[in-house]
Amino acid sequence: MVRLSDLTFGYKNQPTLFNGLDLQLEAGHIYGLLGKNGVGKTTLLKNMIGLCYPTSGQATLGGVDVTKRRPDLLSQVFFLPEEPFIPDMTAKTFLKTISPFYPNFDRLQFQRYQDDFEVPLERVLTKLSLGQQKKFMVAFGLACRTALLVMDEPTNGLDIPSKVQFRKVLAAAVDDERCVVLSTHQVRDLDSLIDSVVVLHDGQIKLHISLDRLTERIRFGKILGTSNETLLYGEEAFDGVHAILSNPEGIASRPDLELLFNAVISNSAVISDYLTTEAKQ
Ligand SMILES: Nc1ncnc2c1ncn2[C@@H]1O[C@H](COP(=O)(O)OP(=O)(O)OP(=O)(O)O)[C@@H](O)[C@H]1O
Repeated sequence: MVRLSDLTFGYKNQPTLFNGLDLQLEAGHIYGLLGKNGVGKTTLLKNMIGLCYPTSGQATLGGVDVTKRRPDLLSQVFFLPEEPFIPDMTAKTFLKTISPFYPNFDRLQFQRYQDDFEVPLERVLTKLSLGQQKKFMVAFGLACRTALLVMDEPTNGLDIPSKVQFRKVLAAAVDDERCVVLSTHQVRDLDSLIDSVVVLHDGQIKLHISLDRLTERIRFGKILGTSNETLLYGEEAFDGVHAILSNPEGIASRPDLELLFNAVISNSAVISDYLTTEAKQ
């Protein structure tokens, strides 16, 4: 669905952020785009949806160049920025004004999300708390039922119950027709939600893998289980070494995305090479 081909981009008078970057994302998945502060996650999302134009290379959505900004294409994309623009109008007026731009907008579903998030619809949006504004926009974005849903740091500003609620509604909203991309530097927030992880570092995609494949290839654990396992990365903690190990025996483990992220950004070659080599066998 989303394809970035040989994409190079840098802001005017700034160093190049991406250099010949390739990435392909498909419908039916929730991708977690992970990267350190300032690495370019937001900028990459903007390139994906035609809000930034690549210096060279191409970004396409369903085969169409996104920089053309065709209205029929834009009606299939919803982008929720980290700090969304909140107009000075009631939620009801917002719905009446903005939802017609999204042909698949589902009013009933929106109502259900609103009930879950408990955001009052009669009040002027700018008078709501930041968390309530965010929840309103998340509910709206989900109800638009666009083929591509892109959310930048969606859990920022949400309290703990709302984060749980967010994971619940998003998991239920995704189907085979939709591609969801979430960016975060708070890896643990999206831990149980995403099914594929994309790590952006040093202007390149250092890792792009489904969690199923990841846990087939490597095991997350505290100690070496068998002598066949190799330690790929480890971090000392108060309760022992948290480790990423080779997984020759295919033992299931819960992925620790924070550990994986640290491993990839500290020495991406070890993890990526291992995963790539294994995948080829
Ligand atoms: N409009 C702009 N003009 C010039 N430079 C920009 C602009 N927007 C972002 N940048 C710079 O581009 C780099 C990447 O910014 P970006 O917001 O994409 O990173 P990020 O990974 O999303 O960061 P964070 O996790 O802190 O939100 C930063 O150095 C930032 O200062």
